Amino acid sequence: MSDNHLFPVFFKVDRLNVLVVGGGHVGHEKVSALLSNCPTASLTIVATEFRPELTALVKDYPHVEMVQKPFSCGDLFGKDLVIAATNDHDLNVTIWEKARSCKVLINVADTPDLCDFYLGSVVQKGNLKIAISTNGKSPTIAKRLKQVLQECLPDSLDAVLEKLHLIRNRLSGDFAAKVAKLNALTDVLVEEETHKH
Ligand SMILES: C[C@@]1(CC(=O)O)C2=NC(=C\c3[nH]c(c(CCC(=O)O)c3CC(=O)O)Cc3[nH]c(c(CC(=O)O)c3CCC(=O)O)/C=C3\N/C(=C\2)[C@@H](CCC(=O)O)[C@]3(C)CC(=O)O)/[C@H]1CCC(=O)O
Ligand SMILES: NC(=O)c1ccc[n+]([C@@H]2O[C@H](COP(=O)([O-])OP(=O)(O)OC[C@H]3O[C@@H](n4cnc5c(N)ncnc54)[C@H](O)[C@@H]3O)[C@@H](O)[C@H]2O)c1
Repeated sequence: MSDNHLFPVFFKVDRLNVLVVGGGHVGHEKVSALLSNCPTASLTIVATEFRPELTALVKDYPHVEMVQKPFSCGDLFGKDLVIAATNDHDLNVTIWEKARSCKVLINVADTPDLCDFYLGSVVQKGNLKIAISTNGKSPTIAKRLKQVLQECLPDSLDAVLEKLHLIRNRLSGDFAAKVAKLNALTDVLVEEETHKH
């Protein structure tokens, strides 16, 4: 079995500046993914043409700027993350070269080998978020697994998280004592597993 060496992190995209180049199907998919995770994401979308569903989507988001023009290097200025999603492969490679020279992290939608990061398929239950990667092997399986988990994880999980958060804030004692108490309280969640060993 080959391993997945991607290191997952959760970005605060409302305090990073994200550039998406391309406003077609894929631009729309990536922008939807960003906004469904973070409605206040700070986004700039540069494209020569925008699909109507993308224009309709972003109109309710005040932190999204749409700029209708061909990509130019200056678009990278001040950006932290870039997604190159045009239908022009050579242009996507040029954007990658420029981003690399500016040390801006980039996702090139048509070339996994040029990506510094991949987008994941995301399960959301209130505060709980699970990101899935298939190492780029099958985004369709990532999507299906998301649907399965979204269905089978109970909505009440979020209430459990909120309760544990309250308890966490009320605990006194040193770090080790707090960890021990939180582990004891949640032991029931893995009880069967614990008893097996
Ligand atoms: C998870 C998700 C997140 C998101 O995009 O939000 C995502 N792709 C999704 C869907 C999807 N993408 C594609 C199909 C059609 C079926 C197929 O081709 O397989 C479907 C399925 C559908 O739409 O039903 C086509 C496709 N995708 C990539 C290429 C290029 C290539 O592989 O060369 C091509 C071929 C283009 C072509 O042939 O022209 C590449 C990538 N897609 C990734 C993520 C990264 C790897 C994630 C991982 O590790 O699994 C990676 C590497 C880079 C990136 O894009 O970040 C999202 C799930 C949405 C959800 O959760 O509902
Ligand atoms: N990673 C993924 O999830 C994924 C999924 C499907 C397809 N793809 C790949 O993504 C690419 C884009 O596909 P699409 O369906 O969105 O294409 P599309 O034709 O729907 O959209 C292309 C977009 O690129 C813009 N564009 C073209 N030249 C430009 C320029 N010089 N400056 C700025 N914008 C420019 C167009 O205006 C348009 O908005 C394809 O190469 C496809 O193979 C990736």
